[in-house]
Amino acid sequence: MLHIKSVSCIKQERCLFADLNFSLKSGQIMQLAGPNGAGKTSLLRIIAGFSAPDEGEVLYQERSINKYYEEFAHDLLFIGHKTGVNIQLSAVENVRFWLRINGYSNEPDLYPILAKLGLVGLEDVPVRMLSAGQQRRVALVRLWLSDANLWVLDEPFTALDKSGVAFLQQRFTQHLNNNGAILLTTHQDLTTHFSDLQTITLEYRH
Ligand SMILES: Nc1ncnc2c1ncn2[C@@H]1O[C@H](COP(=O)(O)OP(=O)(O)OP(=O)(O)O)[C@@H](O)[C@H]1O
Repeated sequence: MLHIKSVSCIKQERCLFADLNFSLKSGQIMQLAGPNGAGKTSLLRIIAGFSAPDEGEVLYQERSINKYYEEFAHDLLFIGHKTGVNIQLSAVENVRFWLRINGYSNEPDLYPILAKLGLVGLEDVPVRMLSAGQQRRVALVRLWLSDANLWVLDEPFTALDKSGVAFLQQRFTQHLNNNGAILLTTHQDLTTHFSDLQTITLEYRH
């Protein structure tokens, strides 16, 4: 599904990684590990097509993501370390906005979905009035709505409590069973056993 071919990245004259090669198949989950500043977010941003590698290329379904970005973007769900949630809007307004800009014309009933994520009674208050973990849950609602096959998630467990972490991993299992693929960074170990988990560790290079 996804091929990282000889990818290198230099930031502020420091080579974060060079000649990186790996691939991710349908139904697979991959954890990107490494210390702060190793380059995990930089790599995810390259894979999502938000920045260009200094060398190498990213292929999705055997095609360069740069040449076929529109198709690739349609099949990608990226949730960054910053949640991307507008804190002035409510949870429902945020989700509606996200659905609209991503071209989803049918709006499902959002209240049961938000309820699943523990946001009952908080659906219509501005997100700035929610806790950090609740704000993260609003961002993660996209994982229940998107039909993208490839999920790229930067620190998705940040601020979540134990039940939130477990619930999110249940969702990962469903996605993998539906032949989706997941690439994520996390500083904590996954608590669910994924039979096909791969780990790539980026070392801090000086
Ligand atoms: N836009 C940028 N401009 C210049 N340097 C950057 C930029 N983004 C990141 N860097 C540098 O690249 C290095 C790697 O940052 P990155 O965010 O990819 O690391 P990370 O492994 O995700 O770290 P963390 O675990 O702390 O999230 C850091 O030294 C950072 O200062």
